[in-house]
Amino acid sequence: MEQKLLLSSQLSVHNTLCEVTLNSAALSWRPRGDNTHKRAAGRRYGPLNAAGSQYVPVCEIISVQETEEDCASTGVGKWQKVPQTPVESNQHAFTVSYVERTQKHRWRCGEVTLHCTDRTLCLQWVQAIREQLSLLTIRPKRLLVYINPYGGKHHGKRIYEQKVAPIFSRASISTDVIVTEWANHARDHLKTEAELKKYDGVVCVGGDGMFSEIIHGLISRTQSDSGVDQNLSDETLIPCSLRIGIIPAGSTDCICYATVGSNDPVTSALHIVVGDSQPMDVCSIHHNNTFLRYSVSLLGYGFYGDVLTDSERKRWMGPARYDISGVKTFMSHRYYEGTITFLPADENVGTPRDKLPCRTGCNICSLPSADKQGSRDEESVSDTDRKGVWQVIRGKFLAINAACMSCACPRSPKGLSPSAHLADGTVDLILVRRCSRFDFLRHLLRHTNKDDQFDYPFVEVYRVRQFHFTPRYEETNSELDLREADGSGRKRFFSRICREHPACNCSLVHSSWNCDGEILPHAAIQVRVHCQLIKLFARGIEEHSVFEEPYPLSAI
Ligand SMILES: Nc1ncnc2c1ncn2[C@@H]1O[C@H](COP(=O)(O)OP(=O)(O)OP(=O)(O)O)[C@@H](O)[C@H]1O
Repeated sequence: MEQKLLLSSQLSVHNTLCEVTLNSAALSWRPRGDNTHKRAAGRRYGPLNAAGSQYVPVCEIISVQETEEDCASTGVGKWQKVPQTPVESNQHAFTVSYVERTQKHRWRCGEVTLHCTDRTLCLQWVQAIREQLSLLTIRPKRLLVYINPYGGKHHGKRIYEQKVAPIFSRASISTDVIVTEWANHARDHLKTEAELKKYDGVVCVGGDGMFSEIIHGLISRTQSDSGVDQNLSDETLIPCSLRIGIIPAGSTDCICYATVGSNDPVTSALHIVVGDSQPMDVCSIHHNNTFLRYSVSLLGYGFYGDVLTDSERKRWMGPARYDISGVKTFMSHRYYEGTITFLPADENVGTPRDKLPCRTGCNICSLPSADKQGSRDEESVSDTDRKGVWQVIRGKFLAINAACMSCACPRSPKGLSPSAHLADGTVDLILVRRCSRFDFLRHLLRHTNKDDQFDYPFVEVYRVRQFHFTPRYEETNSELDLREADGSGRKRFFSRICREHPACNCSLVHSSWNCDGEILPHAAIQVRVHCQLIKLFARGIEEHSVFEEPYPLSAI
C-alpha cells in the first residue's frame, strides 16, 4: 500500500544534494537525478537501499536531534575548509540515529546527518520525525533495571553504564536502576516491593541465572496479584503484562542468544528501544502439588543434571568447570531408570525433526492451536481436546532432556533441539537410552555439526505439552542419605546399586534435574508448558541477511 507523503525537501547528505522524503513507514533519501541502485560510499552496512533510495524504516529510528554545528564540516579542532558551494553552506542540520544491522544478527546504532538551508526547515523535519516516533506506542518509556554486578566476568555495571544507558537516554527512556546486593534480591523485590504499574518493562543485566530470577519474581507477582495459586500444578497461570529485556553480561547468556540471535549488549538494548515483543513459553515444575521452579530453556536429567551437580562443586574453577565436569560425567557413563508419561502436542505444531526452526514471525508460534488454547483459554476447549492421550515410556536413560527452546548458544549454534519453538506451547522431550560410550559421544558431537543428532536408534524425541517423570526408586538422594544414616535402609539401598551397576560400583540411584542451570531438589517431577506466559523485548532470530530487504518497496 502506498504511504501518504508527510514531508519532502532537498537536503544534503554526505555533501550530496538529495531528495529526502518522510512517510509513516520510512525516511528515505536519493541523490538528485540519481536513479541507480547503489549504497553510500564507505558504508558497508548503511541504511537499507531500495531502487536508488537509502531508507530507514520509521520503526527502526532510534531518535532525531538537531545537530549543533559551527560549520558544515565536522572535524573539531582541525583546520576547516571555507564553505564554497551551496551544499557545503547548509549550516543547519539534524541527525537521525537508527538501527543498523551488522554480521551475526548484531545491531548497531547508525547515524545520518541531513543538512538544511534554514533552521525553520530543520526544525520542521525534527518535529515531523518525532511525531512519527511518538505514534509508536509499543516503545517503552520507563524501565526498571536490575544489574547483577557479579554475573560473568563482573562487568555488568560497566556494560550497562557504557553501552546501554547512553542508548536508553538517546531514545528518551527513563530508568530506575537497582544494582543487586545478594542472590535473589531482584526476584524478591519484584515479588513484593516493586511498583510495577510505573513501568513498561523490566530489564536484567546479567546471565541466565539473573533472567531466571526476574521471571520467577514477575510470574509469582502476577499470580499472587490475580489470586492464582502456583502450587497447584493444573492451575491456569496469568500471563505477565510487562516485557522483559535481557542485557547479556553473564557467563551463560543462552536465553539472549536464542531469542535475539547474539549475546551482544548493544543489540539487546536496541531491541528494547524499538519495543520488540517476543512471546515465550514457560514450563512450571511441580513435585506432588508443590511448586518447584519455572524453566524456559533446558530441563535435563542424567547427563546434564550430573554435569551441573559436579560443576557446582568446582565453582572456584570459573567457566572451565563446565568442560571438566562434562568430560568427567561423560567418562562415568551413568544411566538411570525411570518412567516418563507425556501428553503429545497437536500435529499442527510440527515435529522436533521437521527442520523448521523458529524464526522472527514464526508461523507455528502464531497458530491459534489447541495447545495454546489449553493455557490461554481453558474454558473454551473441550476436555478431550485438552487432555489428549497420555503415553508411557519406561527404560534406562543416559539423558532425559526437555528443550523449551532450541537452546542454541555460541558453542552449539543449532542447539539441543534445533526446531524447538519459543512460543508454541510445547517442549521437545529428548530421551537418550542406554548405549555405548562411543555412540553417546557420536550423538553429543552432532550438536556441533549439521548432522541430525536425533538420527540414532537409541534417541527418541517427542513434542509434548506436559510430562511426568518418576525414577524407578522413588526416594530422593537426600531421603536415601537419611535412611543410610539411621541404618534401616542400608541393606536395601546397596543391594539395588549392586544389581543395577555391578561393574562401575556407582553409588547413585538418581540423577538430579538441571533446570536452567539450577539443581532441583526432587527427581520425580510434573512438568507443564504454559504457552506465551511471558514476553521479551526481542523478535526471535531474523532470517534474512543484512543485504536483503525486509520491507516491501511499496511501503516506501
Ligand atoms: N549481588 C549479587 N550477589 C551474589 N549473587 C547474585 C547477586 N545478584 C544476582 N546474583 C545471583 O548470581 C547468579 C548468577 O548470575 P548470572 O546469571 O547473572 O551470571 P552467570 O555468570 O551467567 O551465572 P553462572 O555463574 O550461573 O553461569 C544468579 O543465580 C543470581 O541469582
